[in-house]
Amino acid sequence: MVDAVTPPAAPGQPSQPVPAQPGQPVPALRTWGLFKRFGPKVAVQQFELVIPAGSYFGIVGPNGAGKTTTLSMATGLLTPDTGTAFVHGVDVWKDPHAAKRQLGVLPDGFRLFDRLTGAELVTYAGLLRGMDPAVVKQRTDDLLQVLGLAEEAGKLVADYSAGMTKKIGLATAMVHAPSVLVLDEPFESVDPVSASHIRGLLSDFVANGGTVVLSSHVMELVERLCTHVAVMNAGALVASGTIAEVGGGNLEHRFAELVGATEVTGGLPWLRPSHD
Ligand SMILES: Nc1ncnc2c1ncn2[C@@H]1O[C@H](COP(=O)(O)OP(=O)(O)OP(=O)(O)O)[C@@H](O)[C@H]1O
Repeated sequence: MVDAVTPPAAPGQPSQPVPAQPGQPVPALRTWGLFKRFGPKVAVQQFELVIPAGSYFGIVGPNGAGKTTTLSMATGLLTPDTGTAFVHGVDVWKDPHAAKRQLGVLPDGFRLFDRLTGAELVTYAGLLRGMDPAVVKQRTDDLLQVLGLAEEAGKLVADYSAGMTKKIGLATAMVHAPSVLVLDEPFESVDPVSASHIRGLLSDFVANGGTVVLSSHVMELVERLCTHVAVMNAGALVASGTIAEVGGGNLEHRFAELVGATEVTGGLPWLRPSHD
């Protein structure tokens, strides 16, 4: 079920990318031989994935599986040791400007310019993309409204809550209307009403030809929203395909099987309330 887009290669050695076949659709995002080591720790190894255009693609994996490292390398935020990624056929590392024009990215734990207000930050993101100031103003207003941040537009991002920070990050990723949105845990810390609005925005985006790639720990959400899913474990891709192909009707159960989760049965004998 793993997408075999390249021949296998030794760890750390990139295989050769297979040229696009004539008549085959160009994927929205394709990673090729991504490999990253932090000191002795191999965080991502030989990561090969094809994300079809127009898909709603979930990436799941246990803590430390390498999701953030992979998405960072695939979007031009973290230099891979080897390998690269292509956005609609454009090499992210060889032609970053062209690739990034098509990308909207919500990184995990990335520092925003938090001495700006929410409205200023989204405006700044739009102007940085060379957009018309009047269009930026209109889109900033729209995004702040739909994300429930209109009343907080004039507040410094440094003073935002975790959920508000996530939402303003989303707004900066969307303001230039990219064709591929790559979102690292977009629903984390977000309240249910805002989450519902974000789901609406993303579904509408995909229905109109956009591609969403998101990482999440919530299997039920991935199963409900996404068309495709990839499962990572210990830096490697262990399965990828449609939700039905990978999940077989119960993604959470399948996930536990794929990552070799062991069942935890008991508690800790010392974890008891003290009564003194
Ligand atoms: N800057 C760094 N320096 C050293 N090790 C790192 C660094 N970034 C990530 N790692 C390590 O690489 C591995 C993969 O981390 P990564 O953040 O990509 O995982 P993840 O799947 O996104 O985890 P989570 O679900 O907990 O967010 C982990 O073992 C992590 O400790």
